[in-house]
Amino acid sequence: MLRFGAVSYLNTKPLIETLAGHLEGWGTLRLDLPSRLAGDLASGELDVALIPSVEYFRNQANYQIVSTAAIACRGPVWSVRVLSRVPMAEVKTLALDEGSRTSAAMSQVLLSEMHGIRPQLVPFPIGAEADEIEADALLMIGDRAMHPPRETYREIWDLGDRWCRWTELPFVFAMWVARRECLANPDTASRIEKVLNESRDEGVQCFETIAQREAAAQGLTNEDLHRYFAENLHFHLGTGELAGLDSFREKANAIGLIAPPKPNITENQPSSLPTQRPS
Ligand SMILES: C=C(O[C@@H]1C=C(C(=O)O)C=C[C@H]1O)C(=O)O
Repeated sequence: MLRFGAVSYLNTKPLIETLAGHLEGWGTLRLDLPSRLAGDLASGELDVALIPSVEYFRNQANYQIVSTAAIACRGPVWSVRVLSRVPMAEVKTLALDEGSRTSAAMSQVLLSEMHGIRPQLVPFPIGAEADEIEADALLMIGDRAMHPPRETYREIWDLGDRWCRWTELPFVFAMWVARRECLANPDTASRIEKVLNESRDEGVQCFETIAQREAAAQGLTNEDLHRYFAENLHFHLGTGELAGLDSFREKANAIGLIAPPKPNITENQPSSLPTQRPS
């Protein structure tokens, strides 16, 4: 059996509405936070997962994108926000939602490019409330980011909106990625692709049904949730989304968020070694 993992937030419901049915007899499906899915795909506990896009960049030698189904946006996304207690240009500490990997990187890219700042990072644990966290600004993603904040903030960024206006490109938060060894058999590879694409194509026909079923439990109206699926989110990796991914990779890499930092060769060396090479 192939082990599939998908994001447990509302944003993923249209991608998985019919997936379990398609997987019957050959795959299992587990729902979890994006950061945990990334860890479990990297460790081999999952074979195929909807992982944060930045994690694909970080582990590309072992990974392959297996579907055009994705969690993306072409403007305001609603569920990914930076809430700041000070003007954004003055943020010195940023609390990162522990469920996130991509928005964690994207918020740092935007703060660096737009304001030239690299705040100190602190965790924003899943079970914590924003008002318990001491930080100038907080990154919040997923269902909990969709509710009006309890505190009054100085500035609130919708990161989808900020990215799309800054780069004039779409943004891809997560995509379906498989470990390369699971794709050795071409039949398996094409079955995975077919099932994930079909599930998305079926799911995007069901916004109404999903909204009616899920909205109340999340404290949202059916109309709001329907609008989130239909207008904020975008579920297809097209050429614009691929260009957005390239730009994100470049920008995140430029500030050291993708490649592991190169060791400083003069560090940890015997003190008798010269630190400067003879000319
Ligand atoms: C739009 C969203 O995209 C998500 C953001 C992710 C991240 O920041 O790593 C990962 C997966 C997506 O679920 C959201 O969570 O609201």
